[in-house]
Amino acid sequence: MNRTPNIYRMTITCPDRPGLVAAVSGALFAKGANILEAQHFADRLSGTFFMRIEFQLDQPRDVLKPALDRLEAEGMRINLRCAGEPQRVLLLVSKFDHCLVDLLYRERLGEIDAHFVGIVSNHSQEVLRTWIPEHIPFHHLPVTPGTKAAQEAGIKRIVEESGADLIVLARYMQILSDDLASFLSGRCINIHHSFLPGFKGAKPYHQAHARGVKMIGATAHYVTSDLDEGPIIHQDVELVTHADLPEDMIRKGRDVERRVLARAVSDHLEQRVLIDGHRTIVFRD
Ligand SMILES: Nc1nc2c(c(=O)[nH]1)N[C@@H](CN(C=O)c1ccc(C(=O)N[C@@H](CCC(=O)O)C(=O)O)cc1)CN2
Repeated sequence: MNRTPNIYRMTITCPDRPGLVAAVSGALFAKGANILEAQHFADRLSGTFFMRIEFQLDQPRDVLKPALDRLEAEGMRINLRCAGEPQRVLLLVSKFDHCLVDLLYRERLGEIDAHFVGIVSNHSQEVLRTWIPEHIPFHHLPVTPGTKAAQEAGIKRIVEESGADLIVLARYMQILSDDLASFLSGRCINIHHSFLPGFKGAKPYHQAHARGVKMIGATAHYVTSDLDEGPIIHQDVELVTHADLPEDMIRKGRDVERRVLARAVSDHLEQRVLIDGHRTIVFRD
């Protein structure tokens, strides 16, 4: 993971046309940037071009502004971030903490480049019983059907006050309203404990057991107002047998959920994921 201050990541999205790669790489070369990694893809069905570039620039980033302004004037949507500035991440959880703890541990190991700015749960820390580092604020926001609007207003306030760049639903088991889902559009990742589109909803392992599947899985996706329908970022599976009861599937599923969410969050934070309508483009390293 590259945390050095003079490394930048840039993503570009625009209508596809000839000469885009040359235009972008030429603009960077002209300002003395050295491209370290570059990937691009043209979606022929949507006619959209996607590109990710990681480059080194041993000058202040402002030297790029005139060139990038010209590219944006030509219709490019550009997202430029310094790899040395970790993104601010807010974590939401309900009762099951395995994904939350996994992300905290991977960050401590330096596997995930994030600055965790808070943890929100609809259950108390006593119920969650998770060890939470002192430097990360814990917010207990209980919710009932009657208090959902007020509770969600509290979530919005914490997102704004913490300056969160990314919100992760690390087994947060409340359906977000259309308003909150729209407010978090493109910056909220959920881990669903099934291999979507199979077994949507709150109890996928029981559905899987009843169906007699031989594989279970997990899906990390961006959150939209349509439950479990958001653009998929990463998925993985695990074999199960006739002997596995729902509780065995829940146990085996924890490992899949942990690794799928960690991979999706890491790829998002490294700007490797671009949204293409209801789908994603993922530029893996
Ligand atoms: N707008 C969205 N909100 C949420 C999504 C989403 O895709 N869009 N994903 C869920 C997570 N999830 C499955 O991955 C999920 C969570 C909760 C439920 C559900 O039916 N919840 C019940 C309450 C359950 C409880 O209190 O234990 C409910 O909210 O009425 C289904 C799927 C997170 N939110």
